[in-house]
Amino acid sequence: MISAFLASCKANGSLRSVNPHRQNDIYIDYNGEKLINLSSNDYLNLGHDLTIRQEFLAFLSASDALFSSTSSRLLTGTFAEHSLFEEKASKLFHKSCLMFNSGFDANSGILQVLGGKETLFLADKLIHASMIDGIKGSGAKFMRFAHNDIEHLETLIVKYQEKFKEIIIITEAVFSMDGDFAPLNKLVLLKEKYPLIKLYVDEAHSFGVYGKSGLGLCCKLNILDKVDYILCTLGKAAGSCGAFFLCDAMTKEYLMNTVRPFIFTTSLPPVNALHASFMLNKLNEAEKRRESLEKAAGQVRSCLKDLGFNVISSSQIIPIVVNTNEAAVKGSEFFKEHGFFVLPIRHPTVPVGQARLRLSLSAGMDETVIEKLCAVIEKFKDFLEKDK
Ligand SMILES: Cc1ncc(COP(=O)(O)O)c(C=O)c1O
Repeated sequence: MISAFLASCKANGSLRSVNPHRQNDIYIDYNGEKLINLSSNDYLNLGHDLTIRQEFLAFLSASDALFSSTSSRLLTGTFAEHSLFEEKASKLFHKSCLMFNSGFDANSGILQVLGGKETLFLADKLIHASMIDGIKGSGAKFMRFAHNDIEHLETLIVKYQEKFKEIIIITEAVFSMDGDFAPLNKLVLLKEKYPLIKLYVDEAHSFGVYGKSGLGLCCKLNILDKVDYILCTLGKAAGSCGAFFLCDAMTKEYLMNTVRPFIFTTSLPPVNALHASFMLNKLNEAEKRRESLEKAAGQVRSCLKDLGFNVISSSQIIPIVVNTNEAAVKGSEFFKEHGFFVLPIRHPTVPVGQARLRLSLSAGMDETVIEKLCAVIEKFKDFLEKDK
């Protein structure tokens, strides 16, 4: 079974591997070459900023935060650093906050217990694997609506509302592979129209990047109080690690008593919880970085549009869909030869026939880098034409 699986991946160009690379600022060392990294989620360049790293080390040396918690949160693994983070985030969002070791743990564990027999989960077709695993593990009824299609979603609500006590709608605020926004305002309107609806929004790719202090897209749209459940990850724009979930106080208590990846795991090391709090402050001070990122992303999207590419993104995640796995691998090589590190994103991460190069921009990419990138995209267009 294992060898057949590997052979089939090799045959269809989808075999993946892990490679260690040194990274610094917007650069990555690749086989001895210094390339501009377009495959990181360090959107604000906070995670790879060595000055911030030094600042944190000085802050850390004045603290007694330990490097391991050696226990689960419910035993002796809750330290002052975890509580400090949760209190800070709770004050910012005006919701109860529960910290997790990762976004994957949070989504998969929470959704496994958030619904029961009387719940219907309605999930956007493109939500992340962590949420799908959670919903599937819950045993609750689950359907998917066409991507960002409010009409399709409402048809399902109307059809099933009599049969269920609650409907939990699940979406990402900024979609990780397409870089487009969920129609969050319209989802709030649906919730107001159908009181059995609850909204679950994953802000993995928008936390840090949008809204006041980088609190995310729900904050930017001023709908924080209308959204029941919000998941933010700390390992992307925040440049730290872990994740946190925002909900009401009763739900938090319920989750602490039921979520398996919260209960049955060693908690994040206190130094990481301290770092996460430290990075919340950095996000608050990162307004200029958010502005630069938005400007750079706008320039790259315009460049693609002008060249006739179909641009689905509205954010800093900008995919160039090239369809086949082979084309994505070739495209990735092309960008490497021209100084940019862009990994191919292939099936099964994206649907068959939608393999792509996913450009993840960073606030550290200045005007010169963005101009160089646009020039390479133009050459890439010719390369695609010739390769047809
Ligand atoms: C939309 C989305 N949610 C959740 C996760 C998981 O977050 P983490 O990397 O913290 O496990 C990811 C990871 O890429 C993601 O893209």
